[in-house]
This record gives sequence, structure tokens and C-alpha cells, in this order.
Amino acid sequence: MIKLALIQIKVHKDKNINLKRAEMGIKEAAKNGAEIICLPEMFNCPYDNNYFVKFAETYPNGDTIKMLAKAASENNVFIIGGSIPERYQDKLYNTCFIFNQKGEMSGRYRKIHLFDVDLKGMRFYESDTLSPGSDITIVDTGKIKLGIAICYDMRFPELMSLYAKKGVQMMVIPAAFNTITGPAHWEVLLRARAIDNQVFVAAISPARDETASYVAYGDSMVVGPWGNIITKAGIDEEIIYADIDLSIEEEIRKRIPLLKNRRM
Ligand SMILES: O=C(O)CCC(=O)C(=O)O
Repeated sequence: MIKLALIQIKVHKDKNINLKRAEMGIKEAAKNGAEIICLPEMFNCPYDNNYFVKFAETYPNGDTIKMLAKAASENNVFIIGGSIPERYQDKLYNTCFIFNQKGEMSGRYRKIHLFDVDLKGMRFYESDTLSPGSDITIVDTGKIKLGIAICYDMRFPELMSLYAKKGVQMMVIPAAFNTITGPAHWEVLLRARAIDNQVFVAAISPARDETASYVAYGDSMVVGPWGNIITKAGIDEEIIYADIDLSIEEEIRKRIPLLKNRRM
């Protein structure tokens, strides 16, 4: 059994408040026995192109990056650090930093599929300020192999299949769906990707803030490899926990051997 915690927090316009809230959440989750702790997409910065440039940080000296490394070692936990705007050379990325229990960076994932959409009533072009990443990121905690994707990435099944083919046992997806696509697609996509690939899927959203320029959906959840919802948050701030039992995944893969039966 591996104890997982998803920290669904509100994102404020003040970065320091976001860091304090995340730090407190990590401490609480660790005290409750969580071994792997996950934060939401853009947890340190409003999900808004106007803020990405101002809030961006560079590894290893950014405040958020230092806080995550310290929190991982102080609490002896593995942290999937949601995502933050990262400055690298002359570009900005939507990046997830991952730290092991010693506070060492054990992976970094830059969102591959940027959210460039024009929905009725909402236009969002991440590519106005951000550049796409190009590499998948797999981290081994010693107990479980995790694949990282960010939000819109979950709409691209071939990315998730690539992770499954490479032996990933759980997808961790920091995300921030909204109140238009959330009710329509969030749960269906997460359950579908879990069933497609017979993996656990953990998706972590910010809590809903109706006053924000982009209203995140909430409803963070952990889905099992059978497509069942193991645990689910509401729309407010909350930490949810799940016990991950990899023998269930093994059993499901034995019963329906998709990886073996696959012909393309
Ligand atoms: O795909 C969606 O509906 C939402 C995606 C999104 O908000 C994101 O990629 O940050």
C-alpha cells in the first residue's frame, strides 16, 4: 500500500500566500501518513497569461522550487509539485518539479500540449506566453513508477499509452479544468485514461474561486485501473487521500491483458 495525498488549494494573487498554503498542506498530509503528495497545476500563480511572466521562476533558486525541495526533505515525503511557470533560457514553460524525500529533484515535466482554445465565453491561449515541452517524465519513488502529465495533456490518449507501454503504474496529472469543460469532460476523461491503460490516475485541481479570471473546476480525484473513482474532492479547499494497492492493477492486467493483446 502506498498512501497518496492530493492537496486541493485555492490560488491567490499573492505568491507568498500560495507557498504558505501549499507548505501547510504538505505538512498536514505528511502528518497523516502520506508518502506521495501532489499539488495542483499553477498552484503558485493565478491561471492567467498576465501572471505567468511575473511569477515565473528558474531552477534551482526560485522561491517555490526551494520551498518544495525543503518541504520534501523536512517531511520525508515524495512531492509532485503541481506546476509553476518556469523560465528556462529565453522561454517560459508550464512545469512540474518533482522532489524525492532527500529534497533532490527527481524529475521535471514541461507540459507538452498547450491549452489553446476558443470556447463560447472563454478564450485561452497558453501559447501567448508559454512554450511547449517535448519530453515525457517518468519517476520511480522506489515503490511505484509514476508518469507525469499536465491538464490538457489528458485529452491526448497516445501520450498516456506511451507512458503505460513504458511501465508506468500511476499517472499523476496536476490540472485546472474550468466550469465549462469540467462538468462535461473531467471525470469521463480521467476514468477513460485509467481504463485505456489500466493505470491509477490522480488528478489534482485548485479549489474553485468564483472571483478568479479563470474559474478552476475542483473535483480532484483518484481513479483506479478498473475506472472506479477511489476518492474525490468537492469544489472547496480539501486534502484527499488514497491507498494505492498495486496488486489490484496487476490482477486487472492479468484478467484483461491489453498490453499483451495490443496489435498497434
Ligand atoms: O482541457 C480542458 O478542458 C482544460 C485544460 C486546461 O485548463 C489546461 O490545460 O490547463
